Order: sequence, then structure tokens, then C-alpha cells
Amino acid sequence: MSRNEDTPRAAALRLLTGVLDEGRTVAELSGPEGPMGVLDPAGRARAQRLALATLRHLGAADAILKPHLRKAPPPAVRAILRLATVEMLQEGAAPHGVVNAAVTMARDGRGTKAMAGLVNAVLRKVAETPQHAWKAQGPQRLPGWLRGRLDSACGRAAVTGIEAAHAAGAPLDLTPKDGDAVALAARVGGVALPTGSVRVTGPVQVSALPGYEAGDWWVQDAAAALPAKLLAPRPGLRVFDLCAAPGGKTLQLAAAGAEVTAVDISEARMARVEENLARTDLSAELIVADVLDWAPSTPAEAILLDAPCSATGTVRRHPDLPFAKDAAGIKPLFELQARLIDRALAMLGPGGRLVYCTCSLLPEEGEAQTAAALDRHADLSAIPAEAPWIEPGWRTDHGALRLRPDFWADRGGIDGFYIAVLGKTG
Ligand SMILES: C[S@@+](CC[C@H](N)C(=O)[O-])C[C@H]1O[C@@H](n2cnc3c(N)ncnc32)[C@H](O)[C@@H]1O
Repeated sequence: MSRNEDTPRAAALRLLTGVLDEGRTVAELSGPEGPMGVLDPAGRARAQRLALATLRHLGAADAILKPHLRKAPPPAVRAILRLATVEMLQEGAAPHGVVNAAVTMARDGRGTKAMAGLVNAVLRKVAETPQHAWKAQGPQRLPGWLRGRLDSACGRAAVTGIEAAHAAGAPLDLTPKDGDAVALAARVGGVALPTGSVRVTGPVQVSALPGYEAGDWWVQDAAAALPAKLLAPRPGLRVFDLCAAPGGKTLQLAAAGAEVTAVDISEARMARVEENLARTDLSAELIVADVLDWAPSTPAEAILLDAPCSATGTVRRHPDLPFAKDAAGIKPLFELQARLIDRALAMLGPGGRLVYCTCSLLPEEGEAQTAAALDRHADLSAIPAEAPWIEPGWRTDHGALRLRPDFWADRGGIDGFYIAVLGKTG
């Protein structure tokens, strides 16, 4: 019998407080020493799902809890109440078990013991909430630091659409190794998207899908698959994949037959590129290095730079990000992105192409980076992105693409991304 603090619910609670009180991401909290370290894979999946659902519906949970609380409870108690509210009203868990577990967590918790009675009383009332009242709660609002920025970048209507897309979550997208999305869709029971990805909806165990063991596909959001496509890799093309881990784009480039050198600063993350290449039986040269210091012996014909960024385009999958990050934390990335672009251009041969991308919604990490790079480098030009699947609303200045989570709403959305194709003359 596991101890109470070893249950998925207790782990979910610690994930929640880790994000909200300590500003850490779920990914940062997912190591062996983290709250989920003692759980089996199914328990980890459950803990993570519950914590992420709570973050996705935090505002709704607070609105439901408010009338039942005379004053704001201490953060540790509030976390227990929020988690249980979402588990009952969003996840549809049986109230009896949820309330009992929440009361036990309160009794066992440091500083929450005296409030176990309040937790019990409040959650019993929350359990009576009709589904229509829960459903009537609007989507989770982005925190002010991000909402304000997006308001100025794309307007209030777009922000509302983005928040609705965040609340809806994200489907599972796969990239077929052989490029045959129609065949893969039939095999896994998914839908072939116009961009060449395959979308699978509903709960699914990734490793149980046909073709996983054989490495016939890999998980990659439909937007994240576009930069490598726009690089137009071909057999023998000498490509540097800079900031490559965990390697979704490396796999695409290698599958197209390009001669890929993948560089990433993180040894641990590069180990995942190695695993992914092994599973898919693809090859690339892997180099663990800081791109700012790495000096290749010969220049590349094409470079893909997927720069570290705020990842604000991936909130559908990572609802913890807006809570764990803030404006001050991401600002240093803007300068790093500019330096990485300059460094990439120094490694690019004459006539070569640089695809610069970020999974960010912020213009500072996308449109503004391209504009500034064009100003800094007289030998750089913008090449309008060309592909039959590009929709007119995706295009931005310089022929680059701006993807937002509220796009493709009828298809299940798409991650936010910025992708620019740049050419070096000379
Ligand atoms: C957005 S992720 C890349 C995702 C990857 N391209 C893919 O498709 O799977 C950014 C990566 O940049 C790496 N990184 C950050 N700073 C770096 C630097 N100075 N040099 C090399 N890699 C860096 C991080 O370790 C991280 O793996």
C-alpha cells in the first residue's frame, strides 16, 4: 500500500504549488527527485494530467470556490481546494473519493491540518455545482504580463481566441517518417492535415500506436513541423540544426536525406535526440556545444535555428508556462536570440538559407528579430515562405509565417510559432 504522499493526487498538489508558489515549470519538476519521482508511469501521467487541468481551469475553480469562502485561505489550502474542484467538475471524478482525498491531504499537510474541516465543508458544497454553472465559466485568462503584450501585438479578439484555444488543450500530432500522412492517418486512426502532419484526437497512449516501435513517425505539433519543411531539405544538403534538442526537426531533416549536424548546449536533452534517431533509424552528427562558441570547419548550405524562447506558443500543452514565467525572466532571451542569429549567419555559406523560428507568440522573439537582423546584415535578405499549404492569414512582414493557437480552430488548433526564411547573398 502506498503512503498518502505517494499518490498521484499528492504529486499533482506538489506540482501545482511548485508552479504557482515557486515559479517552476512542470518539466523542471518532473525529474526523479521531483514530486512524481516515486510514481509508476500511469501514476505520473495521472498526476501531470490533474495538475495541468487545474492550471488550465484555475480561474474557473476560483470563481466556483469564491462564494463558499469567507476569506482567502492560505496558499496550501487553496491549492488543495483548486485541485479537488477541477478533479470533480472538469475531470468528472466521483466527489466522494475526491473530497476524502483532499481532506486527507489537508490533515497530512504542513500548516493545513487545522483547516481540514473547512476543506471538507467547502468541497461538499462545490460538489453540488451543476455542470452548466461550471461550463459557463470563461476560459482561463492569461496572466497580465502576457495578456498585455499579446493585446498590443494582435488585438483583444485574437487574445480571447488564444485563451479559448488554451482551454481546449491540444490534440496529438505525428510527423510521418516517409512523408505519407494519408497512409499514416489510416494506420493510426487519425486525420491527415494539409501541412503533412497526422492529427489524432482523444486520449491515446503514444507508445501503443502502430509504428511507434518501428520508428515510422514521431510526436511533433503541426506548427513545429513547418520550419524544417520550409528549409526544403534534400538528399546531401549540408544542414546545421542549431538548438536541436529533443530533435523533432533533426529527424525531419535526416529523413529527407540531408547531411545534418545537430548542435545543442544540453547534454541531457541531446541524449533524447540520440534516442529519437535510434528509434527512427535515422542518422545525424550530434554535437553538444554552445552555438555561440561552436566553430564548424566548413560552412553550412542551410541552417535551421530554433532558438530558445518564452515558449508562449505552446501554452495549450504547457498551461504551467504563463504562471511559472514572467516578463523579467524571458527578457534576456531576446538578446540571446539576436546573438544566435548573428552566430548562425557566420556559419552559413554564400547563397545559403537560414530558417529562424521560435515557438513564441511575442513579436520580440519573432518579427522584431527578423527586422533587426535584416538591419544588422547587409548581405541578408528575407525570402517569402513558399508552400501550397500556407494560408493567407499566416503571412507577416518579410514573407515570414506567424502561427497562433486560435488558427485552425475547427481542426483542433495549432501551436503558436514564428518562422522566417532568410537568405545570405555574396
Ligand atoms: C526550442 S528548443 C529546440 C527544439 C528542437 N529544435 C526540436 O525541434 O526538437 C531550444 C533548445 O535550445 C537549446 N539551447 C539554448 N541555448 C543554447 C545555446 N547557446 N547553444 C546551443 N543550444 C542552446 C536548449 O538546450 C534547447 O534544447
